[in-house]
Amino acid sequence: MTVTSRVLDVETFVSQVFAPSRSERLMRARCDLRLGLPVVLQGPGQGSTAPGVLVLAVEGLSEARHRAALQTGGAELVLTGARATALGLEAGGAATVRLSARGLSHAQVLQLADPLREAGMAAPRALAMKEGGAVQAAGIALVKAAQLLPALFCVPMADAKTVALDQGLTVLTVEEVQAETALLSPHLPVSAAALPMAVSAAGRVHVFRPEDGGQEHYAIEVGTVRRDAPVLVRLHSACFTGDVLGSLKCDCGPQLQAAMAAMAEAGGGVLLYLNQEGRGIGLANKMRAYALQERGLDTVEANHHLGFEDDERDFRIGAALLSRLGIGKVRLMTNNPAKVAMLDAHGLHVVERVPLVVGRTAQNAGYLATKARKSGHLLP
Ligand SMILES: Nc1nc2c(ncn2[C@@H]2O[C@H](COP(=O)(O)OP(=O)(O)OP(=O)(O)O)[C@@H](O)[C@H]2O)c(=O)[nH]1
Ligand SMILES: [Zn+2]
Repeated sequence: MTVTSRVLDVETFVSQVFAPSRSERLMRARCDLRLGLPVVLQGPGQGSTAPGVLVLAVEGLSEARHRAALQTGGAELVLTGARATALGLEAGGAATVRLSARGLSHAQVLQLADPLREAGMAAPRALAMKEGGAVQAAGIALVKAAQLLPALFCVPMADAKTVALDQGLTVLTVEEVQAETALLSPHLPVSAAALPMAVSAAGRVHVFRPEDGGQEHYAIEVGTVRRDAPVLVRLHSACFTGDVLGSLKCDCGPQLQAAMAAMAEAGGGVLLYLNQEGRGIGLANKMRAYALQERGLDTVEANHHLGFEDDERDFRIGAALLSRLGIGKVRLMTNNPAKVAMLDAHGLHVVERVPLVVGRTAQNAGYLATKARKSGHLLP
């Protein structure tokens, strides 16, 4: 008797430890949405017995799943307020809006979500629209974190949790999504090694990995970093097109090179290379934004037409990595006052903002002017 109950206790303990944590289920949800699988979201304040909503990303929504969702009768399309406004709908400042999906074909749903597919679409003004709530906001936060277009197909279901259990779907409560989004996952050092570089034979690369399985980020020591004096620092957001391809559409590549050269010249500095491509929307969405820019939109308008904010980056990551590296006082190379404000707000002392104005081209003049006019960049 005693032996049996001990065995059961151990089994229970082991199975509980193996169960995915909240942040692990969130990462699963992001992967599921990228695969085109539904995730079940349970409404706020109603506990685990609350009726759930099956949430699917519109990007990757299969015709079969679209058809099945419509059969339930209550399916809705959820867009951000920015996307609804770009479509000419009166969103009235709402963060998210809900449209009945009844009668919307699969092609129409994709067109409403994606401005690059809009051509030939009938004016959507007639669509009845409601303001979204906490469930819709949580779903949009998940698809944004999955770097998909910010648009959802939602299917309210009384027995969503049972369906989820039967079919092996991921279940999250809205509170869990909110808590996880508010929290910055700890970034742990994974590996580091010396790296001689063209600008400096002395250098070291550190790789950091967030505990929630998200994007890894890199810290590069250029030269010898002395922590007893303010450190020359650059927080650089990844720009595949500028950093690797030498794009003339932005100033990222020359900024990266100039920052590293200045660090070598000063004897030492730290470059944080943050994988926040396209101001946090990912490369696929950035290329969508570029395609919209070919049609005449500026960099901010293009983000809005896709349904994003101007800037979706989480600047807290930079502060967290600098603290982990034991750096407290910085001379920050940037033209973006939001980066200075964020470091200040997270306990770092920015003793000086070092302007980084390089790489102007005929092709990026409009982009830089928009950043100065709309995003507060300090450009002479
Ligand atoms: N969405 C979007 N992202 C862009 C566009 N052009 C460049 N980017 C991204 O913008 C970011 C620029 O990053 P940074 O140079 O570190 O930041 P910044 O806000 O310009 O500030 P500083 O360079 O420090 O003055 C990178 O993630 C680029 O990939 C664009 O037209 N649309
Ligand atoms: Zn760039």
